[in-house]
Order: sequence, then C-alpha cells, then structure tokens
Amino acid sequence: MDTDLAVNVIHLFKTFEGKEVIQDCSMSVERGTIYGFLGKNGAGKTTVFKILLGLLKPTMGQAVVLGMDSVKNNLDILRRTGSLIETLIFYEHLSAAENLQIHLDYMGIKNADINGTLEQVGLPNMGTQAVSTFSLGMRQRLGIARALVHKPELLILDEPINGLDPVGIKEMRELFCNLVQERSITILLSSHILTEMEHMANRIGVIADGTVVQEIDPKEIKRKYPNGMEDYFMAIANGGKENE
Ligand SMILES: Nc1ncnc2c1ncn2[C@@H]1O[C@H](COP(=O)(O)OP(=O)(O)OP(=O)(O)O)[C@@H](O)[C@H]1O
Repeated sequence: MDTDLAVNVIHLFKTFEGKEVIQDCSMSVERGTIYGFLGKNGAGKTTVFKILLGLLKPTMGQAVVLGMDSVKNNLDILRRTGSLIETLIFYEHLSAAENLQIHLDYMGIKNADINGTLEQVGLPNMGTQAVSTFSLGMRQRLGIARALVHKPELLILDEPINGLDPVGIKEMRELFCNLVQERSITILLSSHILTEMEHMANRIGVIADGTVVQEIDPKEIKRKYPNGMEDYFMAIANGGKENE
C-alpha cells in the first residue's frame, strides 16, 4: 500500500438501477496536496466522493482513504476526514456554534476550537446567531467550518466555493492553501470555477462519464493551453482524449 497517498481509487465501478455511473475509475491523491476534481454535470464527482466517505458502496473495485478501505473502515474514515457534500443541512433554529458543537459531540471530540474555526472561515462573532438568518454564502462558510472543526487529515469538498462572492472565494483559496502548508492536510475538491482550480490545485483530475480520463499538473495544462483551463476542459471533458 502506498502510504504517500491520502486517496487511492482502484478500478472502481458503481451501478445505480442497472446504469453504470462510475466505470473503471482510478485516481490517486498524494498526501499534503490539493487535488482539483473536474467534470461536467453528472460526470460522477459526487458519487466518487460518497464512495470515498463510505456513504455509498462500490459495485466493484476499491477506494482506499488514509490507508483504509472505504467499506470496511468507513467510521474511522469519517472521523479523520472533513467533508462538504451536496445540500448543507443544519439545525436552523440553533446557532452556528451550537451546530458545530452537535457535530463534535457526534464525532466524540472534546475541546475543539469552535470560535477559532468560525473566525478561520470568515464568520467571526457569528457564533450566537441562528443559522436560519444566514445568507447562502454564510451557510457555505459554516459548512466548511463543520468540515474543519475536528481537525481532519483529509478534506473532501464538493463545490465548496459555490455561492461565495469574489472576496469569499479568495478567502477560501487562501484558507485551503494555508491548511495544506501549515497543517499538511490533504484537500480533494471539486468546482466548476476553473480559474480557481488552476490557482489552487497541485494536481487536476478530470472525470468524464464515470472514468478519470486524465490526472495532470496544472502547470502542464498552462503550457499546453496558454489561454487557460477553459480550453483544456472543453477539449477533455467530453470523453477523454484531448483534441491536440
Ligand atoms: N442515487 C442515485 N440513483 C440513481 N442515479 C444516481 C444517483 N446518484 C447519482 N446518480 C446518477 O449518477 C450520475 C453521476 O452523478 P453525480 O452526482 O456523481 O455527478 P457530478 O459529477 O457530481 O455532477 P454535478 O457537477 O452536477 O454535481 C448522474 O447521471 C446521476 O443522475
């Protein structure tokens, strides 16, 4: 087993009601890096994330997360991973701090720094306000706080900058880069905001029709596509081969 890998997906398949949505998908994320997961709507990003977190079982193949099997060790994986997947659900009548405390209780973690985490995500002094009064961007920030508060080794974030304004996007980019540099955590994230992925990611993986068709250094993309990520994405996201 390669211990330098935070995530190792090996020939993964997932079928829903006879439809193969993940097919022979392999990918790997090195520890202490940011991996940007790109793909068109419906390509399979969220499904792969759910398999990694043990929320879905693969039909065939294996996902190894922090050295553990996603099916056999899913509770250990959940404890050591922070995630933000799909619609964010909170206890609306409770405050941000209370929501984070419930999450920590569930994870069995004591003495976490709730106020520090809220500050880290740009919600200082917002701890006592009911979540029902939060804007979309504030909810997104709280979702990131919930993923972070128990100090995970790995973050799996499905479109974490959705709904954030340009200031928020920049702040989250800086936060993610700092987390990797200062805490050596690993971040696997998806986004449709290609310029952000280019700025943040150490490696880009592209999924098309349930298969990772390329894993590449963003510098290499820049060299091949000087006009930017959009040209690259258009060339590769439709089914695999770059039209060079
Ligand atoms: N529970 C389910 N039952 C049936 N089909 C599903 C289920 N979950 C996902 N799918 C299908 O699997 C495919 C991949 O969906 P997924 O949500 O993983 O894509 P995605 O890349 O995350 O898309 P987006 O960018 O729109 O979030 C889609 O065709 C979707 O309809």
